[in-house]
Amino acid sequence: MAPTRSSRAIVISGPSGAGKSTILKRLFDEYPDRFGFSVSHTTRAPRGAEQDGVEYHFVTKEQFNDLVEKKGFVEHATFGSNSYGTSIAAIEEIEKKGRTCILDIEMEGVKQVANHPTFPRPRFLFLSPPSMDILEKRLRGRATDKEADILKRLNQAKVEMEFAKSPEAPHDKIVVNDDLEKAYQEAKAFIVGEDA
Ligand SMILES: Nc1ncnc2c1ncn2[C@@H]1O[C@H](COP(=O)(O)OP(=O)(O)OP(=O)(O)O)[C@@H](O)[C@H]1O
Repeated sequence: MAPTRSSRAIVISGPSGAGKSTILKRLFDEYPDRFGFSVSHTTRAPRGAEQDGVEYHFVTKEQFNDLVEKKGFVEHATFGSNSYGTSIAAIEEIEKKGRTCILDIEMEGVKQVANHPTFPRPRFLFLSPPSMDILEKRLRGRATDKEADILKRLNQAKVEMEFAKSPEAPHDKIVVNDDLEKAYQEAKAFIVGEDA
């Protein structure tokens, strides 16, 4: 039987604090069998009870670089001495289960995915805060970050917002997360489409 819905991956991006996790949590709760997150690769060592293939695919730097060379990552980045990446194979794992893969990634990753030479273009959703003032209030209200982190996130948010307005941005849809219910319904309509 032909699949009744598109399994094309969905990329959700937007500044830290825009509400991506909040909206995705609701979506996964409403559609428990429909979506999945891919398991990323990392060169960092497992922590505590972390298991290979569950939290991450734990690989050596050589294995990681090999996959980079083969264009096996749709996006990858290095933070400090550790590299992280989303592989095409990991996305396909989700698709094999008949689920749509959701990628929650930051701006540089979005650019890489959009410019990947072989990966089929996913659909891009950008979640925007209503204003920088409100974003700042939400980041402070979340109370998970230190002051220095909040300032870093706000600075990066300006860069992300500028990018979203630029012609280079690949976004197919921008949802402004002012009223959460409204933003959720708009994001859902884009992600789930006509089957909503
Ligand atoms: N529409 C909204 N109105 C008020 N508060 C909101 C709204 N949407 C999200 N929030 C709150 O804003 C904070 C940031 O949201 P969330 O953690 O989902 O952002 P995020 O985009 O996933 O951030 P990060 O990229 O850092 O993970 C949370 O405390 C959340 O409860």
